[in-house]
Amino acid sequence: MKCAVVVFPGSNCDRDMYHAVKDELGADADLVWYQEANLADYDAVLLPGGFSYGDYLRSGAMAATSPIVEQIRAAAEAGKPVLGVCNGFQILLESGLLPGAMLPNEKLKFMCHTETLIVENADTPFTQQYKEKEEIQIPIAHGDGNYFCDQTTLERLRENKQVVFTYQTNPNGSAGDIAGIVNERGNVLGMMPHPERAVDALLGTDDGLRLFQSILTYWREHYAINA
Ligand SMILES: NC(=O)CC[C@H](N)C(=O)O
Repeated sequence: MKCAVVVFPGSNCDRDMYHAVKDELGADADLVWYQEANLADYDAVLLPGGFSYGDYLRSGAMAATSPIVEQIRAAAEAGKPVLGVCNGFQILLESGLLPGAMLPNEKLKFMCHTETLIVENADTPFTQQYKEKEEIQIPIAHGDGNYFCDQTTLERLRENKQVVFTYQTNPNGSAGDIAGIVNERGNVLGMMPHPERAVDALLGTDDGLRLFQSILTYWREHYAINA
């Protein structure tokens, strides 16, 4: 499995994402500059966290107008796993690949600490290595992590099992305690917490590693010929 870690001006979690998949997971990975990437060459697309375009206008809003988004959309339509973490999630929302929007945290403060998440759906390409309702420890680090959607969308997300992670204790005011959602097809995941910062016990938790292992297992089961 070959992963593209897409780097935008202002990304700052790209190397952590690369380290997680390359060194901890043992998959092939490239850091690809958003203006030069050819995502057709990759099996999975990873959008890392950070402050693309300095969070001007709204977090993720400017990156969402970049031509690379059409390639990300094509990867999603081809059924490839697409993961957006934090600013990557914000870009997926701003580009309409996932429903809803991100507001500033309820307390208007940047928050950076580890949260307990509940795995609400363990039957996605990103979560099959977890158990349903399992509690996992994953760090957050964001100023705009207050997920918003209207009531109809929230009900639809719940009915379709598109809510993948919730916070045990809601840190930012997110609707429905949502920490991460998938698209209807299930192959595009956006989440505010950072699994790439939780891939080794030395970091305080390795609960994020199974998310990447899940992607690899999914890819092997669906796409690999000899794996
Ligand atoms: N770690 C991140 O990706 C930060 C995301 C974002 N720009 C925010 O602070 O809301």
